[in-house]
Amino acid sequence: MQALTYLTSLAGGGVLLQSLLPSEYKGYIHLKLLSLLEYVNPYCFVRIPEFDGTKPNALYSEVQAYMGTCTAAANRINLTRSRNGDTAQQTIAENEMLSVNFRGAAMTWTHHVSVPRATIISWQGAGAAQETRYYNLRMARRHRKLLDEYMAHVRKEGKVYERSTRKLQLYTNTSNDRKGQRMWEEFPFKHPASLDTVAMDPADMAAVRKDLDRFVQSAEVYRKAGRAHKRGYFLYGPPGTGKSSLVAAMANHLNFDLYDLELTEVRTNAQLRSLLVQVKDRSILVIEDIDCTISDLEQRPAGRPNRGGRGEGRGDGPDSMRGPKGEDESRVTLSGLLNFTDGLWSSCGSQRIIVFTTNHPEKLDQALLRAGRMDMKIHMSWCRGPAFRVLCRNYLGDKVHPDEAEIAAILDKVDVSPAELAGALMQYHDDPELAMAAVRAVIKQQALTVQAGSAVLPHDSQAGAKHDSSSAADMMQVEQ
Ligand SMILES: Nc1ncnc2c1ncn2[C@@H]1O[C@H](COP(=O)(O)OP(=O)(O)OP(=O)(O)O)[C@@H](O)[C@H]1O
Ligand SMILES: [Mg+2]
Repeated sequence: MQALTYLTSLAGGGVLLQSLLPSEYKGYIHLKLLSLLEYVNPYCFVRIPEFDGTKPNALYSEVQAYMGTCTAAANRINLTRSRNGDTAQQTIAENEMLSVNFRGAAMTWTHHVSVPRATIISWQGAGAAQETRYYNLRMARRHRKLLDEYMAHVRKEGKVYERSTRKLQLYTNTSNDRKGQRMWEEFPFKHPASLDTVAMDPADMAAVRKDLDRFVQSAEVYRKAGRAHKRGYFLYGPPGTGKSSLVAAMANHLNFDLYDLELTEVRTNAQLRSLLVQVKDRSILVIEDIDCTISDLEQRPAGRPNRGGRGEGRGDGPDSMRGPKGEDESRVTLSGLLNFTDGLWSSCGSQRIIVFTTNHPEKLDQALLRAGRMDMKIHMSWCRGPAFRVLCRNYLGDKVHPDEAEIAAILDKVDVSPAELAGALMQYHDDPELAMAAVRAVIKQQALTVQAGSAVLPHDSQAGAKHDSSSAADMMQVEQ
């Protein structure tokens, strides 16, 4: 060991050596000493720095998460909890060492944090900008062949640990950075919706569930087929039918973060691009009310954030922002958006889901919906019998109320949104009798409204009416 220390000091270039030798020999001797040192050293070392140049090193975060699974072997650990997290995350403390066994090989990790001696005063705080962090893995040279397999194991275990302790985030593009560019702002995502609580046709829900599960399990299939690992969902239907609730339920089901893109807040295709490249893997990007958004973008003068003027305004000038294909880059365009949904950019990252929602699918540019762009189109419709059962279960519990079957039959004839029924059930969730009466009142009100509307409409416009709402209104026995 002493010999090793001696050689190390020599390899580092002792002062004596430095001063005596001509410079052309110094490098040569240094290399020779290093190779001698390597020869006697039984270990190899792998360094995983926090930054790769100026970019964060994703492997560093994965190792950090993996450390949480082996802290039992450490004497000093760090405990952290995110703002909305219920569980604390563990990792080894700075400059702590731990050793784990992998296939009979000892893997020794050290978390190095070095602060420079000369403390630099910066606006971020003393020395903050200069701190270097890295993980160091030491393993016996003879086990070197296990490295790839071990690192794959580290990444996998790290991801599992991170998912088990981390809570979901909701990102929205409403904040600006210092240059006035739109950035994602992060919020804790705590929506309680699940695929079991969203009321919709059971067959449709089963198809959505199967599609989502198959998507996350098919990374290898996508890779072999040469396809980007992404999926597009198009949710359409009247207001209050559960489109946003379904998006939240999808995020919860997959444990994916949600990016709520407010397109009208984005000024240019270039800004859109910079926002979208920041979207992390295993996430859902949702653009709500896509029909309104696109018509807003089309009517917007170049470079303006939106018609209401919520954003900062000034464009960057059509000439400076003209895209490579002569496309007007000074504004966000549908083709700019589609470039991300199925162009080259879409292949950046994996396990990405994009969701568009709309109340008016008929108003949309068909380019958005063409085959292959949106993989699954889901119609969120008025609340029918089976969906009503889900709502009753959500608010009143598993016990089936005697009136449910009759109300379910009526709902097959009257178009009422799940949101309206959910409102009534919520109000009387502790009294099923009152809840059923409130539901009947909502349905009757809806039937009467439709009936009144039909009376003032000419015959032609009634031709498309799907249900006979007047008779439905008569069927309702409402206790006022
Ligand atoms: N299918 C549903 N299942 C369960 N709850 C629902 C459903 N639809 C609506 N709700 C209830 O109504 C509220 C509003 O629904 P949601 O925002 O999901 O509707 P939406 O279709 O997105 O409406 P909009 O088109 O106006 O955006 C939800 O918070 C939820 O309580
Ligand atoms: Mg919505």
